[in-house]
Amino acid sequence: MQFARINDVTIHYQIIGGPADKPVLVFANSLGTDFRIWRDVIVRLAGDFAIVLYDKRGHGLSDVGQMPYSIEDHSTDLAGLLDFLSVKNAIICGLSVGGLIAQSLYQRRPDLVQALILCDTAHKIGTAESWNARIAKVEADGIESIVDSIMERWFTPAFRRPENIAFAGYCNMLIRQPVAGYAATCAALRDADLTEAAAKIAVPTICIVGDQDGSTPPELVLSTAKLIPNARYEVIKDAGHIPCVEQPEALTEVIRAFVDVVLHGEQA
Ligand SMILES: O=C(O)CC1=CCC(=O)O1
Repeated sequence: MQFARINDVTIHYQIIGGPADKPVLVFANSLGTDFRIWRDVIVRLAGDFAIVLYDKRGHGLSDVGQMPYSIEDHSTDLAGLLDFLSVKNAIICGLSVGGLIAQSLYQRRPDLVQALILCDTAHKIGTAESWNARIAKVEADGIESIVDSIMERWFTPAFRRPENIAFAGYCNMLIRQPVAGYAATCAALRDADLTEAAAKIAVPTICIVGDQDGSTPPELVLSTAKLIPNARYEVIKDAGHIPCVEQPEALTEVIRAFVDVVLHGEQA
């Protein structure tokens, strides 16, 4: 296991493959998850890339740290981690709040970002009312009290079968996040609006969404893609909000094709 002290927070991260001569792919995960959600994607990419995974503050094995949080706090952590690792000019793949962190990282530290893979995310996610209601619920009754409604957003009915052991595992992952870190990240989501910043993105960008995403549905992700100059847009079939878990093969193909164009240009 690898840990770094970044902005007074212990951050859990992992590097797979040396950053020496390979393009660097950085993965930022979503609310209520840790970096294990990327496993089935990275096993398909490892070898061709240096891969950086990390648990954002308040999640996984990283510290909760000082509250409140903003999206800028999260992106400052990611910038600090990449500086610590001497990574520059990476391809940043962010899922949901991880996609907001990726956009914010580009806004604040464009030297760190070669391209953006924005997965099931948007320039703005949810409303103040919906985030405040969620914060109040988890602070009063724990994350268990929202697990069923969140799973309906994360996964399709086909994945949510009771006999699917992976479904049970991802329920555990959500429930085991610290309430304080979860609620603070909900507040950061509530306060984040990257609409103006999206129009200024000037690196290759792809927006990807599961066709049954219940949190950032295809129409929302498409509206973000339309804000970002020259952004591509792809839909993953038979996936909810977390295609890296539900459709890792299809998602990896889209990522690989996009990264090929970023690194080598359009094929004739
Ligand atoms: O929990 C959800 O509703 C899904 C989600 C929204 C932002 C994020 O990171 O995950």
